[in-house]
Amino acid sequence: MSLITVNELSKIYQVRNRKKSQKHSGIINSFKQFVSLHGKYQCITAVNNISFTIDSGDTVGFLGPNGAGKSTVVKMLSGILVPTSGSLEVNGLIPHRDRMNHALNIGVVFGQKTTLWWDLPLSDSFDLLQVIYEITPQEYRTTMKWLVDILELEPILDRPVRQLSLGQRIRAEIAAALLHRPPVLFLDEPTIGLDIAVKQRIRAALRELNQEWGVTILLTTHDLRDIEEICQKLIVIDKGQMIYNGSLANFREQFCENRVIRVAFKDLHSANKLAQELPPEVMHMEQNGIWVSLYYDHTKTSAADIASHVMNKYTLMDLVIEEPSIEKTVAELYRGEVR
Ligand SMILES: Nc1ncnc2c1ncn2[C@@H]1O[C@H](COP(=O)(O)OP(=O)(O)OP(=O)(O)O)[C@@H](O)[C@H]1O
Repeated sequence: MSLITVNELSKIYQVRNRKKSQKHSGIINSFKQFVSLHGKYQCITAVNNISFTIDSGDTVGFLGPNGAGKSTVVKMLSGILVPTSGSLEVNGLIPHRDRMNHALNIGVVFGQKTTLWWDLPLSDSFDLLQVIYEITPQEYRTTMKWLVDILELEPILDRPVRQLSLGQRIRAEIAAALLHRPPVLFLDEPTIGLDIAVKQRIRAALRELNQEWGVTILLTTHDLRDIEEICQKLIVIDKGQMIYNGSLANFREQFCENRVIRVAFKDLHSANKLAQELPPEVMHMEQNGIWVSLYYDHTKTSAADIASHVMNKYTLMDLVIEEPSIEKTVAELYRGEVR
């Protein structure tokens, strides 16, 4: 059975139209606008009739260009926003109707906001959350030990949150979101602004949390490496509408036709020679010294065929078959070039 069910969900924001007055400014202008524009609204359809399900233990990447409606969906799933129409259920609860119980079901991490107490040492923030969520002392000790271990929090437990670096704070936020052991974790751009080493630590921790603890993860991000390294499933929305919902493997298979084999030759002469007599199935190549990258369409030939073609003619130092990156295809999808 699905842990999350979203059915024909829509969200329309109503915003006041604001006209610029040439004659007035400041408080007078604001007052005039308040009086004259009362009742004049513009409707923004942020989410338009989307449906999907997420099973327990899934890791789902939630993608879309800026303004696509991702945060709006996450806020509805978190119970912060009420849908305009359609229905949604998380672990048997309707988020906005049963906010208290729903809060026990979910952990939420917004990369750009903090839920921790700024001036308190981190361990005091966790102690407060223990009281708020009514976690028993034994459960709290076990969970804390586990989270401190996975997220490497030991050296920062005594530090006030305001003194933490962004990477340390995000690791602390993830721990805070999971302290009450919810089955679902929503993460909205958790790696924004982080350096590559910190990103990798956070990705490894999230993988471990999913595999060891079975936490279901819904992750929105603009960093496609997050998706490639954490998620098995992918949902892509654009202008509030669903444009892809399926496995990451299927996404690669269906849309990422170009694959690449990288070969290293013994000498530059051989590398240059290959450049002049490419196997016919190779669409294009890039050369960097003795390393040559051969791009091919996997629907027309296989890695084995290209590799044997090259190895029959040359002595190779190394050969690497790479997973296709989804970055190029996702950009094409955003531009409407593939559907
Ligand atoms: N509180 C709000 N009031 C009015 N319009 C809003 C509000 N929040 C979001 N919107 C609009 O709804 C649309 C979807 O915004 P949303 O923040 O959900 O997109 P997003 O996919 O999360 O974008 P990003 O990747 O840039 O964070 C946008 O057009 C945005 O301007």
